[in-house]
Amino acid sequence: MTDASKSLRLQGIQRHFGEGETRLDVLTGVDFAIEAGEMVALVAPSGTGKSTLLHIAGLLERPDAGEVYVNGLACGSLDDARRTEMRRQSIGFVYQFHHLLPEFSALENIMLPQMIGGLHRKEAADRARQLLDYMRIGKRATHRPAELSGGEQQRVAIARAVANNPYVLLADEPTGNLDPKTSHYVFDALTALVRQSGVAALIATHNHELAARMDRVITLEGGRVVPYSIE
Ligand SMILES: Nc1ncnc2c1ncn2[C@@H]1O[C@H](COP(=O)(O)OP(=O)(O)OP(=O)(O)O)[C@@H](O)[C@H]1O
Repeated sequence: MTDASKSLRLQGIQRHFGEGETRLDVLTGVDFAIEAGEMVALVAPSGTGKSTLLHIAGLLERPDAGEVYVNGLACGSLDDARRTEMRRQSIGFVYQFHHLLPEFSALENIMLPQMIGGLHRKEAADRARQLLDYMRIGKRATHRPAELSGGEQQRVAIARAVANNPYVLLADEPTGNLDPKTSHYVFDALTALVRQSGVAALIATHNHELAARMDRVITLEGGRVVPYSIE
């Protein structure tokens, strides 16, 4: 397997904002790769470019230079429609605040991306039920987000993110708004899903305890990705 065929690979990524005196070079040459089933923590101070990096890795933004490979496919030359398609099929997102659709049940929230992807209702429901059981919230399937606890909502959001069997999972502070005990519980569920599904996971977090439990920790220094060691 060549490096480029790893589930997620970023090569020579550069991104700046502004021009002239206000120019800010946020990413100056980001290189790294994540293998299938690997969990990598991104720990970096505020303002160093984590969101910019996640947006580029998630094909939400284009870099000024460099290439993003998702499962070996170079995404830079794809047109916007094809990038949207790749995002929907191949990349899952988990945010600090769950962004579940309030008028739909937990089950429906997980079914929707699958049905948009072309799966029939019954198959989508079966997969959603399996994921809810896996996250140990099967009994909450018919509840709407407002009727679920923060930890339960976040587990639904994680299940939704992996529902389409993506190659890549990107998470931005997925346990950021949870108490320590719940955040460990949600993190355990996330870890189990990554291992089971073989998705390549990049998880931005300020929580060093959780970061230390991942396979690898990276940070951003001067716009580049470097290894980070947690004391
Ligand atoms: N669209 C934009 N226009 C101008 N500057 C931007 C834009 N987006 C981000 N920046 C700047 O780029 C830098 C990196 O932003 P980014 O959001 O990636 O940081 P971050 O590490 O995710 O921060 P936080 O942890 O606070 O969310 C910041 O200084 C930010 O102000």
